[in-house]
Amino acid sequence: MKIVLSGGGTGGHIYPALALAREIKKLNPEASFLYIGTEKGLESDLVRREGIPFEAIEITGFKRSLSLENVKTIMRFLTGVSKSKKLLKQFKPDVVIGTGGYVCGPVVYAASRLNVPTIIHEQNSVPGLTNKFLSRYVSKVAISFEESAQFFPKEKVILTGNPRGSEVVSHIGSRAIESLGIDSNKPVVLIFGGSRGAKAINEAVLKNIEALKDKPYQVIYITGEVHYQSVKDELDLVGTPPNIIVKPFIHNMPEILPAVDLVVSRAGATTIAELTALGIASILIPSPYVTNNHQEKNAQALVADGAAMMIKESDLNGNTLLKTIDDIMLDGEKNKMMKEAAKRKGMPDSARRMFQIIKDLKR
Ligand SMILES: CC(=O)N[C@H]1[C@@H](OP(=O)(O)OP(=O)(O)OC[C@H]2O[C@@H](n3ccc(=O)[nH]c3=O)[C@H](O)[C@@H]2O)O[C@H](CO)[C@@H](O)[C@@H]1O
Repeated sequence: MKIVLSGGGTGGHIYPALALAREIKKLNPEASFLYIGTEKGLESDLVRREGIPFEAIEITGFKRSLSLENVKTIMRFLTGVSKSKKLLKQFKPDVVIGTGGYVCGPVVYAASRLNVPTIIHEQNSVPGLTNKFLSRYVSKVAISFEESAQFFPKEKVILTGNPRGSEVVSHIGSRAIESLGIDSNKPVVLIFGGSRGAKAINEAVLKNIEALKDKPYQVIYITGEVHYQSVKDELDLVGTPPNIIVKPFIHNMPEILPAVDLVVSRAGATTIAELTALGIASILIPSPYVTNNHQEKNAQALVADGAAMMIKESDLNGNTLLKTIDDIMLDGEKNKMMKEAAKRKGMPDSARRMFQIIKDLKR
Protein backbone atom coordinates (compact mmCIF):
# COMPACT_ATOMS: atom_id res chain seq x y z
CA MET A 1 0.00 0.00 0.00
CA LYS A 2 1.45 3.37 -1.06
CA ILE A 3 0.18 6.54 0.58
CA VAL A 4 0.93 10.21 -0.01
CA LEU A 5 0.36 12.50 2.98
CA SER A 6 0.19 16.26 2.82
CA GLY A 7 -0.63 18.86 5.43
CA GLY A 8 1.31 21.61 7.01
CA GLY A 9 2.16 24.93 8.43
CA THR A 10 1.51 24.08 12.07
CA GLY A 11 1.59 20.96 14.25
CA GLY A 12 -2.19 20.75 14.37
CA HIS A 13 -2.23 19.79 10.68
CA ILE A 14 0.95 17.68 10.64
CA TYR A 15 0.59 15.45 13.70
CA PRO A 16 -2.72 13.88 12.57
CA ALA A 17 -0.95 12.79 9.34
CA LEU A 18 2.06 11.42 11.23
CA ALA A 19 -0.17 9.65 13.76
CA LEU A 20 -2.07 8.03 10.91
CA ALA A 21 1.17 6.93 9.23
CA ARG A 22 2.38 5.32 12.48
CA GLU A 23 -0.92 3.48 12.95
CA ILE A 24 -0.99 2.27 9.33
CA LYS A 25 2.59 1.01 9.72
CA LYS A 26 1.44 -1.06 12.71
CA LEU A 27 -1.54 -2.53 10.87
CA ASN A 28 0.23 -2.92 7.54
CA PRO A 29 4.05 -3.04 7.90
CA GLU A 30 4.50 -3.09 4.10
CA ALA A 31 2.88 0.34 3.68
CA SER A 32 5.16 3.05 2.26
CA PHE A 33 4.72 6.81 2.46
CA LEU A 34 5.68 10.04 0.76
CA TYR A 35 4.97 13.35 2.50
CA ILE A 36 4.57 16.49 0.40
CA GLY A 37 4.85 19.75 2.35
CA THR A 38 6.69 23.07 2.27
CA GLU A 39 10.22 23.85 3.43
CA LYS A 40 8.97 26.81 5.47
CA GLY A 41 6.30 24.99 7.47
CA LEU A 42 6.99 22.96 10.65
CA GLU A 43 6.49 19.81 8.54
CA SER A 44 9.95 20.02 6.96
CA ASP A 45 11.42 19.36 10.42
CA LEU A 46 8.72 17.16 11.99
CA VAL A 47 8.33 14.80 9.02
CA ARG A 48 12.07 14.35 8.43
CA ARG A 49 12.50 13.49 12.13
CA GLU A 50 9.96 10.74 11.61
CA GLY A 51 12.05 9.24 8.79
CA ILE A 52 9.27 9.60 6.21
CA PRO A 53 10.49 10.62 2.70
CA PHE A 54 9.72 14.32 2.27
CA GLU A 55 9.32 16.43 -0.87
CA ALA A 56 8.66 20.18 -0.82
CA ILE A 57 6.56 22.45 -3.00
CA GLU A 58 6.11 26.20 -2.66
CA ILE A 59 2.71 27.64 -1.72
CA THR A 60 1.21 30.53 0.22
CA GLY A 61 -2.33 31.25 1.40
CA PHE A 62 -4.90 33.60 -0.08
CA LYS A 63 -5.28 37.02 1.50
CA ARG A 64 -8.88 37.78 2.38
CA SER A 65 -8.69 41.17 0.63
CA LEU A 66 -7.90 41.68 -3.07
CA SER A 67 -4.18 42.01 -3.61
CA LEU A 68 -1.34 41.37 -6.01
CA GLU A 69 -0.18 38.67 -3.61
CA ASN A 70 -3.25 36.64 -4.57
CA VAL A 71 -2.15 36.64 -8.22
CA LYS A 72 1.21 35.27 -7.08
CA THR A 73 -0.60 32.70 -4.93
CA ILE A 74 -2.55 31.47 -7.97
CA MET A 75 0.71 31.15 -9.92
CA ARG A 76 2.29 29.19 -7.05
CA PHE A 77 -0.81 27.01 -6.84
CA LEU A 78 -0.56 26.11 -10.53
CA THR A 79 3.18 25.43 -10.27
CA GLY A 80 2.47 23.37 -7.13
CA VAL A 81 -0.15 21.33 -9.01
CA SER A 82 2.25 20.52 -11.82
CA LYS A 83 5.10 19.61 -9.43
CA SER A 84 2.67 17.47 -7.39
CA LYS A 85 1.51 15.69 -10.54
CA LYS A 86 5.13 14.83 -11.34
CA LEU A 87 5.75 13.50 -7.81
CA LEU A 88 2.52 11.51 -7.84
CA LYS A 89 3.28 9.95 -11.23
CA GLN A 90 6.67 8.83 -9.91
CA PHE A 91 5.44 7.50 -6.54
CA LYS A 92 2.15 6.00 -7.84
CA PRO A 93 0.16 6.17 -4.58
CA ASP A 94 -2.99 4.14 -3.93
CA VAL A 95 -4.45 7.00 -1.88
CA VAL A 96 -3.57 10.67 -1.23
CA ILE A 97 -4.53 12.18 2.13
CA GLY A 98 -4.57 15.90 2.99
CA THR A 99 -4.74 17.02 6.61
CA GLY A 100 -5.16 20.76 6.13
CA GLY A 101 -3.02 23.85 5.67
CA TYR A 102 -2.40 25.55 2.31
CA VAL A 103 0.05 22.96 1.05
CA CYS A 104 -2.47 20.17 0.64
CA GLY A 105 -4.42 22.33 -1.86
CA PRO A 106 -2.25 21.66 -4.93
CA VAL A 107 -1.28 18.14 -3.81
CA VAL A 108 -4.78 16.79 -3.28
CA TYR A 109 -6.16 18.70 -6.29
CA ALA A 110 -3.42 17.20 -8.52
CA ALA A 111 -4.25 13.71 -7.23
CA SER A 112 -7.94 14.14 -8.02
CA ARG A 113 -7.04 15.25 -11.59
CA LEU A 114 -4.98 12.06 -11.95
CA ASN A 115 -7.94 9.99 -10.68
CA VAL A 116 -6.07 8.85 -7.57
CA PRO A 117 -8.48 8.28 -4.63
CA THR A 118 -8.26 11.18 -2.17
CA ILE A 119 -9.24 11.92 1.44
CA ILE A 120 -9.11 15.19 3.33
CA HIS A 121 -9.12 15.24 7.11
CA GLU A 122 -10.71 18.21 8.88
CA GLN A 123 -9.65 18.66 12.52
CA ASN A 124 -11.81 21.69 13.35
CA SER A 125 -15.53 22.19 13.78
CA VAL A 126 -15.32 25.08 11.29
CA PRO A 127 -13.26 24.11 8.23
CA GLY A 128 -10.51 26.21 6.65
CA LEU A 129 -10.57 27.54 3.07
CA THR A 130 -8.35 24.81 1.61
CA ASN A 131 -10.47 21.91 2.80
CA LYS A 132 -13.69 23.64 1.70
CA PHE A 133 -12.22 24.09 -1.78
CA LEU A 134 -10.87 20.54 -1.96
CA SER A 135 -14.08 18.90 -0.75
CA ARG A 136 -15.53 19.35 -4.26
CA TYR A 137 -12.82 17.18 -5.79
CA VAL A 138 -11.97 14.53 -3.19
CA SER A 139 -13.37 11.01 -2.74
CA LYS A 140 -14.01 11.28 1.03
CA VAL A 141 -14.02 13.93 3.76
CA ALA A 142 -13.06 12.67 7.24
CA ILE A 143 -14.30 14.95 10.01
CA SER A 144 -13.58 15.28 13.72
CA PHE A 145 -16.75 17.08 14.88
CA GLU A 146 -20.34 16.35 13.74
CA GLU A 147 -20.81 20.14 13.38
CA SER A 148 -18.44 20.41 10.40
CA ALA A 149 -20.49 17.98 8.24
CA GLN A 150 -22.71 20.87 7.10
CA PHE A 151 -19.81 22.51 5.23
CA PHE A 152 -19.06 19.53 2.98
CA PRO A 153 -20.87 17.42 0.32
CA LYS A 154 -23.08 15.15 2.41
CA GLU A 155 -22.37 11.91 0.57
CA LYS A 156 -18.60 12.19 1.13
CA VAL A 157 -18.53 12.89 4.87
CA ILE A 158 -17.43 10.29 7.44
CA LEU A 159 -16.97 11.03 11.15
CA THR A 160 -13.58 9.63 12.16
CA GLY A 161 -12.23 11.87 14.92
CA ASN A 162 -8.54 12.82 14.87
CA PRO A 163 -5.87 10.07 14.52
CA ARG A 164 -3.67 11.83 17.04
CA GLY A 165 -6.27 10.78 19.65
CA SER A 166 -5.48 7.12 18.90
CA GLU A 167 -1.77 7.75 19.11
CA VAL A 168 -1.77 9.35 22.57
CA VAL A 169 -3.96 6.55 23.96
CA SER A 170 -1.42 3.97 22.79
CA HIS A 171 1.09 5.52 25.24
CA ILE A 172 -1.01 5.24 28.41
CA GLY A 173 1.25 3.93 31.18
CA SER A 174 4.40 5.50 29.70
CA ARG A 175 6.93 6.78 32.24
CA ALA A 176 8.69 9.00 29.68
CA ILE A 177 7.74 12.03 31.77
CA GLU A 178 10.43 11.04 34.29
CA SER A 179 13.11 11.76 31.67
CA LEU A 180 12.13 15.43 31.98
CA GLY A 181 13.01 15.37 35.69
CA ILE A 182 9.37 15.03 36.79
CA ASP A 183 8.35 12.91 39.80
CA SER A 184 5.56 10.73 38.41
CA ASN A 185 3.99 10.36 41.86
CA LYS A 186 3.22 14.07 42.12
CA PRO A 187 0.56 15.99 40.13
CA VAL A 188 1.65 17.67 36.88
CA VAL A 189 0.43 20.75 35.02
CA LEU A 190 1.55 21.08 31.38
CA ILE A 191 1.51 24.59 29.88
CA PHE A 192 2.00 25.32 26.16
CA GLY A 193 0.65 27.69 23.50
CA GLY A 194 -0.19 25.40 20.58
CA SER A 195 2.57 24.06 18.36
CA ARG A 196 4.27 27.43 17.91
CA GLY A 197 3.94 28.85 21.44
CA ALA A 198 1.94 31.95 22.42
CA LYS A 199 3.39 35.21 23.70
CA ALA A 200 0.31 36.05 25.81
CA ILE A 201 0.49 32.71 27.64
CA ASN A 202 4.25 33.12 28.18
CA GLU A 203 3.73 36.56 29.71
CA ALA A 204 1.09 35.26 32.13
CA VAL A 205 3.29 32.32 33.17
CA LEU A 206 6.35 34.52 33.72
CA LYS A 207 4.35 36.66 36.17
CA ASN A 208 3.79 33.55 38.31
CA ILE A 209 7.20 31.96 38.55
CA GLU A 210 7.70 33.04 42.16
CA ALA A 211 4.16 32.01 43.20
CA LEU A 212 4.40 28.58 41.55
CA LYS A 213 7.48 27.71 43.59
CA ASP A 214 5.51 26.64 46.68
CA LYS A 215 2.68 24.76 44.97
CA PRO A 216 2.08 21.05 45.63
CA TYR A 217 2.19 20.37 41.86
CA GLN A 218 4.93 20.34 39.23
CA VAL A 219 4.84 22.36 36.02
CA ILE A 220 6.15 21.50 32.56
CA TYR A 221 6.26 24.79 30.72
CA ILE A 222 6.79 24.73 26.92
CA THR A 223 7.57 28.19 25.57
CA GLY A 224 7.48 27.51 21.80
CA GLU A 225 10.78 27.43 19.84
CA VAL A 226 10.75 31.08 18.77
CA HIS A 227 10.01 32.40 22.28
CA TYR A 228 12.46 30.19 24.17
CA GLN A 229 15.47 32.48 24.33
CA SER A 230 13.56 35.53 25.54
CA VAL A 231 11.75 33.49 28.21
CA LYS A 232 15.03 31.91 29.30
CA ASP A 233 16.63 35.36 29.60
CA GLU A 234 13.83 36.50 31.93
CA LEU A 235 13.99 33.31 33.95
CA ASP A 236 17.73 33.66 34.40
CA LEU A 237 17.10 36.92 36.26
CA VAL A 238 14.68 35.41 38.80
CA GLY A 239 15.81 31.77 38.84
CA THR A 240 13.67 28.77 37.87
CA PRO A 241 12.26 26.84 40.87
CA PRO A 242 12.89 23.07 40.88
CA ASN A 243 9.21 22.22 40.38
CA ILE A 244 9.14 24.01 37.00
CA ILE A 245 10.70 22.39 33.92
CA VAL A 246 11.09 24.72 30.94
CA LYS A 247 11.42 23.45 27.33
CA PRO A 248 11.24 25.11 23.90
CA PHE A 249 9.25 22.19 22.39
CA ILE A 250 8.59 18.54 23.24
CA HIS A 251 8.76 16.07 20.36
CA ASN A 252 7.45 13.05 22.27
CA MET A 253 4.24 14.70 23.47
CA PRO A 254 2.14 11.48 23.10
CA GLU A 255 4.41 9.78 25.67
CA ILE A 256 4.25 12.73 28.08
CA LEU A 257 0.55 13.62 27.97
CA PRO A 258 -0.89 10.47 29.62
CA ALA A 259 0.89 11.38 32.89
CA VAL A 260 -0.44 14.97 32.97
CA ASP A 261 -3.28 16.11 35.30
CA LEU A 262 -4.04 19.51 33.80
CA VAL A 263 -3.17 21.12 30.46
CA VAL A 264 -3.12 24.89 29.97
CA SER A 265 -3.04 25.70 26.24
CA ARG A 266 -4.52 27.28 23.16
CA ALA A 267 -7.64 25.51 21.88
CA GLY A 268 -6.31 24.01 18.63
CA ALA A 269 -8.34 21.05 17.44
CA THR A 270 -5.55 18.48 17.55
CA THR A 271 -4.71 19.41 21.15
CA ILE A 272 -8.40 18.99 21.98
CA ALA A 273 -8.48 15.54 20.36
CA GLU A 274 -5.56 14.53 22.61
CA LEU A 275 -7.17 15.94 25.78
CA THR A 276 -10.45 14.16 25.16
CA ALA A 277 -8.96 10.83 24.04
CA LEU A 278 -6.95 10.68 27.28
CA GLY A 279 -9.42 12.42 29.59
CA ILE A 280 -7.26 15.36 30.73
CA ALA A 281 -8.70 18.46 32.44
CA SER A 282 -7.78 21.70 30.71
CA ILE A 283 -7.71 25.48 30.86
CA LEU A 284 -8.13 26.69 27.27
CA ILE A 285 -7.03 30.12 26.09
CA PRO A 286 -8.29 30.28 22.47
CA SER A 287 -6.15 32.13 19.96
CA PRO A 288 -8.16 35.18 18.85
CA TYR A 289 -6.06 35.33 15.64
CA VAL A 290 -7.62 32.38 13.75
CA THR A 291 -10.25 32.20 11.01
CA ASN A 292 -13.83 32.61 12.25
CA ASN A 293 -12.58 32.53 15.84
CA HIS A 294 -12.76 28.73 15.53
CA GLN A 295 -10.60 28.02 18.59
CA GLU A 296 -13.19 29.63 20.85
CA LYS A 297 -15.82 27.30 19.37
CA ASN A 298 -13.49 24.34 19.96
CA ALA A 299 -13.06 25.43 23.59
CA GLN A 300 -16.76 26.08 24.19
CA ALA A 301 -17.61 22.52 23.22
CA LEU A 302 -15.49 21.28 26.14
CA VAL A 303 -16.53 23.99 28.59
CA ALA A 304 -20.22 23.19 27.99
CA ASP A 305 -19.66 19.62 29.18
CA GLY A 306 -17.54 20.54 32.19
CA ALA A 307 -14.32 19.17 30.64
CA ALA A 308 -12.48 22.49 30.48
CA MET A 309 -12.39 26.05 31.76
CA MET A 310 -11.81 28.87 29.29
CA ILE A 311 -9.90 32.12 29.77
CA LYS A 312 -10.26 34.55 26.86
CA GLU A 313 -6.96 36.13 25.90
CA SER A 314 -8.44 39.55 26.75
CA ASP A 315 -9.00 38.33 30.34
CA LEU A 316 -5.66 36.57 30.65
CA ASN A 317 -3.14 37.86 33.17
CA GLY A 318 -0.94 36.40 35.88
CA ASN A 319 -3.76 36.42 38.45
CA THR A 320 -6.50 34.82 36.35
CA LEU A 321 -4.11 32.11 35.19
CA LEU A 322 -2.82 31.15 38.64
CA LYS A 323 -6.25 31.30 40.25
CA THR A 324 -7.77 29.02 37.60
CA ILE A 325 -4.91 26.52 37.84
CA ASP A 326 -5.27 26.43 41.64
CA ASP A 327 -9.07 26.07 41.41
CA ILE A 328 -8.54 22.80 39.57
CA MET A 329 -5.26 21.49 41.00
CA LEU A 330 -6.09 22.12 44.66
CA ASP A 331 -9.52 20.51 44.35
CA GLY A 332 -9.02 16.80 43.62
CA GLU A 333 -12.74 16.16 43.15
CA LYS A 334 -13.09 18.93 40.56
CA ASN A 335 -10.04 17.74 38.64
CA LYS A 336 -11.44 14.20 38.60
CA MET A 337 -14.85 15.33 37.32
CA MET A 338 -13.25 17.40 34.55
CA LYS A 339 -11.11 14.43 33.50
CA GLU A 340 -14.17 12.19 33.30
CA ALA A 341 -16.11 14.79 31.31
CA ALA A 342 -13.19 15.15 28.87
CA LYS A 343 -12.94 11.41 28.37
CA ARG A 344 -16.63 11.13 27.48
CA LYS A 345 -15.91 13.30 24.43
CA GLY A 346 -12.89 11.32 23.23
CA MET A 347 -12.61 9.27 20.02
CA PRO A 348 -9.63 6.98 20.59
CA ASP A 349 -10.36 4.70 17.61
CA SER A 350 -9.93 7.41 14.97
CA ALA A 351 -6.83 6.01 13.22
CA ARG A 352 -8.58 2.68 12.62
CA ARG A 353 -11.61 4.46 11.19
CA MET A 354 -9.35 6.37 8.80
CA PHE A 355 -7.54 3.19 7.83
CA GLN A 356 -10.87 1.56 6.99
CA ILE A 357 -11.69 4.41 4.58
CA ILE A 358 -8.28 3.98 2.93
CA LYS A 359 -8.83 0.23 2.50
CA ASP A 360 -12.33 0.79 1.06
CA LEU A 361 -10.99 3.32 -1.46
CA LYS A 362 -8.09 1.10 -2.48
CA ARG A 363 -10.39 -1.76 -3.53
C1 LIG B 1 -2.77 29.51 14.95
C2 LIG B 1 -3.43 28.40 14.20
O1 LIG B 1 -3.69 28.49 13.01
N1 LIG B 1 -3.75 27.33 14.91
C3 LIG B 1 -4.39 26.17 14.31
C4 LIG B 1 -3.40 25.03 14.30
O2 LIG B 1 -2.95 25.00 15.64
P1 LIG B 1 -1.72 24.23 16.25
O3 LIG B 1 -0.74 23.80 15.24
O4 LIG B 1 -1.23 24.99 17.41
O5 LIG B 1 -2.50 22.94 16.60
P2 LIG B 1 -3.12 22.17 17.77
O6 LIG B 1 -3.23 22.89 19.04
O7 LIG B 1 -4.37 21.60 17.22
O8 LIG B 1 -2.04 21.02 17.89
C5 LIG B 1 -0.77 21.24 18.38
C6 LIG B 1 -0.04 19.95 18.32
O9 LIG B 1 1.32 20.17 18.62
C7 LIG B 1 1.69 19.28 19.65
N2 LIG B 1 2.80 19.85 20.40
C8 LIG B 1 2.70 21.09 20.95
C9 LIG B 1 3.76 21.60 21.67
C10 LIG B 1 4.92 20.81 21.83
O10 LIG B 1 5.91 21.19 22.45
N3 LIG B 1 4.96 19.58 21.27
C11 LIG B 1 3.93 19.08 20.55
O11 LIG B 1 4.02 17.96 20.07
C12 LIG B 1 0.43 19.06 20.45
O12 LIG B 1 0.55 17.90 21.23
C13 LIG B 1 -0.58 18.95 19.32
O13 LIG B 1 -0.56 17.68 18.73
O14 LIG B 1 -4.03 23.83 13.85
C14 LIG B 1 -5.20 23.42 14.58
C15 LIG B 1 -5.73 22.12 13.97
O15 LIG B 1 -6.13 22.29 12.67
C16 LIG B 1 -6.25 24.53 14.60
O16 LIG B 1 -7.35 24.14 15.40
C17 LIG B 1 -5.60 25.77 15.17
O17 LIG B 1 -6.52 26.83 15.24
